[in-house]
Amino acid sequence: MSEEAGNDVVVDPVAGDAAGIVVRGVTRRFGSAEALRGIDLSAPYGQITALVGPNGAGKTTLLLILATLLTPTSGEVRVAGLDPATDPDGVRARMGWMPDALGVYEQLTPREYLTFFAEAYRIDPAAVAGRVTGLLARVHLAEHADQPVHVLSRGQKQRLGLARAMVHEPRVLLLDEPAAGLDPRSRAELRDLLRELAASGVAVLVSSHILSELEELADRVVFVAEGRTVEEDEIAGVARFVVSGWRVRALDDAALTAALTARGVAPLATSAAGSDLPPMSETDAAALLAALVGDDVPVVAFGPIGGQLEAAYLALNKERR
Ligand SMILES: Nc1ncnc2c1ncn2[C@@H]1O[C@H](COP(=O)(O)OP(=O)(O)OP(=O)(O)O)[C@@H](O)[C@H]1O
Repeated sequence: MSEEAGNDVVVDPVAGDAAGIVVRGVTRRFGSAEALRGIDLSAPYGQITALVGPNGAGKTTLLLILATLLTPTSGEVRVAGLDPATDPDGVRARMGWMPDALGVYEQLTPREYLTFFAEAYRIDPAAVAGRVTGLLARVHLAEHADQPVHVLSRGQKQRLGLARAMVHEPRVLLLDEPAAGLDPRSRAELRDLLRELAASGVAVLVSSHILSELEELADRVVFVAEGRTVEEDEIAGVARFVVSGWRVRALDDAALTAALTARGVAPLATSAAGSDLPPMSETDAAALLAALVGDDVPVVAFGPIGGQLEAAYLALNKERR
């Protein structure tokens, strides 16, 4: 992508070669502590990129840098084509930030709260009321629009935080643990909303510890540990990390056991969730599933234990020990 220091670099999301976020070799020290030691990542427009790593890996530090709230010690950062260190106002106009805790003015209502932020972003006054009403509906808070924020549940506050991050229609959206505190239905709604935003061309970067959810949500994943990028991949690419085995469940346990025994596959454990089989390649797993179905075993579920993203996470952490 072309970069001209201090200028509003025009990047064309439709061209597909420009990323909403580009981070190269970023470090950040706090005194003698090195929170970031060399982070590389890119988050393309139109896609959801997951930022995954253990506690203390540096995710929040990185998000704060992208959100213009911290400067890196060294390295290169571009958000919507701009450098957050030299053009924080330009970045803020194009970037929405949802921190892990909603700092709210508790006495305001959601409508007042969003109106306040819309005005702070200098949205055309004639458009503010309509924009706010539309956002409240989009995050399913219309019926709570005029109650004080302090009576909202944690999940409702999360959704208000997301609406705040979207109030100026940013092209880049940063979310730190957005699903924390959300019930399953709210998580599914959040997922749909983020997919819609990505489909409209927004570059979404989301950090979360809920790997099963990221697996369904994200297109790409960046693993970080100890302040460094350890892996950057398409979600489909993490399948190669499957290490913790496969779980199969059938309506007829006896038929499943007989078919597995006949094929020399011994379950490691069996529970109500299914039979846990040893690690095997995706090709071997596909062949085993086809064989079980061919044996008329009524299989209702077959997949990697804990999900592929979790397996990749555990494998990458094991490699580091
Ligand atoms: N202001 C600070 N002063 C000193 N050290 C800091 C500061 N902020 C972060 N750190 C250190 O930097 C490292 C990375 O912290 P960070 O909060 O970015 O990790 P994280 O990946 O977000 O962790 P978690 O998953 O637990 O939220 C940690 O070792 C942390 O102690």
